[in-house]
Amino acid sequence: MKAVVLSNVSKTIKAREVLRNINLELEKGKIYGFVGPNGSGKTMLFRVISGLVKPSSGTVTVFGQTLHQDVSFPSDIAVLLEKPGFLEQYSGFDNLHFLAMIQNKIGKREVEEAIERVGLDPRDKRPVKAYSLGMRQRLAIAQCMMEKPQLMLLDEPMNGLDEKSVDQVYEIIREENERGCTILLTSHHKVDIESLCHHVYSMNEGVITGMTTLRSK
Ligand SMILES: Nc1ncnc2c1ncn2[C@@H]1O[C@H](COP(=O)(O)OP(=O)(O)OP(=O)(O)O)[C@@H](O)[C@H]1O
Repeated sequence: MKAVVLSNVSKTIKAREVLRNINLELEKGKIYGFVGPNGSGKTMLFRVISGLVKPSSGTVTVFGQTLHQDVSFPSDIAVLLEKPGFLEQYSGFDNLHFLAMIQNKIGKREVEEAIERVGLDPRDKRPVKAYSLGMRQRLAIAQCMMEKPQLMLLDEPMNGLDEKSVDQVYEIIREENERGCTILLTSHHKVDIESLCHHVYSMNEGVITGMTTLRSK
């Protein structure tokens, strides 16, 4: 079974086709990069795969389940989109613990471990509104991996991170992939894509214009 299959997916917003006839078959356990200029449709593609946006035509299947048909949202998926939203007046731990309690899949210890893994302190009582952009981004990455999903969609995960944090996030992405997680990521930095991805898709004006294989293992 493939991780993600898109068949003839198009999305029209206000009479503009922002995704045009996308066909994709993504294997389980690989890291895929998506590159392209601003506005080429990378974020929209991730929204469609995560079930947040319904395509105007075509089908999206994640781990064998067709979205908006078999299920509303894919299961076992974590998504990092631009500008992660948190409860601003609560601490990082409280935010993630709250989300974990809703899902009821993991406990306090796993939340603490995820926060430590991204280099934040689970005992830090400061509210998220006092966090820097990089701290927010790290918290969002902790949120993505805390429930050990089978598929992660990371839109610009290195956004706002300093050099040391970028290395930490590279390491986390590689470790998550080694435990079998399929990862899709976008980045405007060639080095991120080249360091991490097995395959890279190029997008332009809502179309996939090419695919390059960087490594097979
Ligand atoms: N809610 C919306 N309403 C109207 N147009 C939208 C909406 N969301 C996205 N678009 C348009 O869809 C196109 C694709 O946008 P998208 O955010 O997917 O690009 P991107 O490749 O992620 O760009 P970037 O590199 O800047 O993140 C753009 O032309 C954008 O203006």
